[in-house]
Amino acid sequence: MASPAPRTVLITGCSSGIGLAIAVRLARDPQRRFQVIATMRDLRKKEKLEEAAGPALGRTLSIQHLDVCSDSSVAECVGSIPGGRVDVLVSNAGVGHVGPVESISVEEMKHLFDTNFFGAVRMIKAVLPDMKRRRSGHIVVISSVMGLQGIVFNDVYAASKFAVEGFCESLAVQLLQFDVFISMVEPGPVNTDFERKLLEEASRRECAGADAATVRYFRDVYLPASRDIFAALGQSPEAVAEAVARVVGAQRPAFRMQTNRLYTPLVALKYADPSGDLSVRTLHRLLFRSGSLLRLSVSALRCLTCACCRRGVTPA
Ligand SMILES: NC(=O)C1=CN([C@@H]2O[C@H](COP(=O)(O)OP(=O)(O)OC[C@H]3O[C@@H](n4cnc5c(N)ncnc54)[C@H](OP(=O)(O)O)[C@@H]3O)[C@@H](O)[C@H]2O)C=CC1
Ligand SMILES: CC1=C(/C=C/C(C)=C/C=C/C(C)=C/C=O)C(C)(C)CCC1
Repeated sequence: MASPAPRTVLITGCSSGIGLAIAVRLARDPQRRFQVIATMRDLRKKEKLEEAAGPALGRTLSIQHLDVCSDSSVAECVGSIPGGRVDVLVSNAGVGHVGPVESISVEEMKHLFDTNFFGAVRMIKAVLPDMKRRRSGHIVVISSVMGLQGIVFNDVYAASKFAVEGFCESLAVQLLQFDVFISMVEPGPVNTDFERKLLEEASRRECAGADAATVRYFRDVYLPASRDIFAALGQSPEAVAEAVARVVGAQRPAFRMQTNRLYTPLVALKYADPSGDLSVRTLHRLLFRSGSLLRLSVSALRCLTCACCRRGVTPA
């Protein structure tokens, strides 16, 4: 039987990290199932993607400009696609933010929401009418474990991902009526430029407006522990891209999918205790009661999913 025509995949934020890895993974798909439109807001950064794409460049991968914060940029990019037909949207573009809320202006918070939440909304609004008309389509949003459970000093970033989760959770029910799927991919820590940008910004920020104790907790307790977590639990962008390829290739794509098995036990705490106290107290103890406990629990988390103790331990 002739293989079906490749599906058009539009991806945002492909200049680095997870977006770049997804674009390459789908464009170099062994079963050649996808025609990838990899977009970025600054085409001067396209070299990294061009190199990683290799022979797929110009064949199953093209690179276009798209800034998810600009309505005209979104309209121009989607409008330039033949027939405006996007079979799969991967809304990946996003920025992080860490620090005491007292030292982050509301303006900065709005800018983060404009990218992380409204950026995804602009993309979904741009592709949804045609998907509904064709009664076919798949919207994949790169959310985060922080769209499920907040993490100290990531208050606004988590809020922007919670907003994405609430938006998609509401939309999913209606879209079933149109045979349009929506999937949220929720990575835990991933080793990309994301963390470096966070740490650079954190070291630049003098935390003006925050009291001395809060700044100490942020700089001397949280930042070192966060580095430990990235080092111990960080996934590769390629591993996330593989998970995205699986969800895009599924007949009946899951609505949610966490990608970092080492991190899922931490999110599970929230579902274990509806009062929320278990999560808050456990995260607090992990961070403030003793760093060694964190390192210990991180190695325990690693152990949960490694072969050495597979016997009888089946993590969530
Ligand atoms: N790294 C992690 O630990 C995790 C990341 N995530 C999410 O994964 C996604 C990708 O992040 P990651 O690859 O790690 O980080 P990177 O910083 O490597 O990539 C972020 C990408 O988003 C792009 N971007 C930012 N703003 C815009 C905009 N206005 N329009 C278009 N593109 C934009 C960046 O472009 P530019 O190069 O121009 O800045 C870059 O290509 C984000 O949504 C993030 O929230 C989720 C869970 C974990
Ligand atoms: C788990 C955990 C911590 C840090 C978690 C981090 C840093 C998660 C980062 C997730 C990311 C980067 C998601 C991006 O979308 C602490 C607070 C250090 C100690 C308590 C346990």
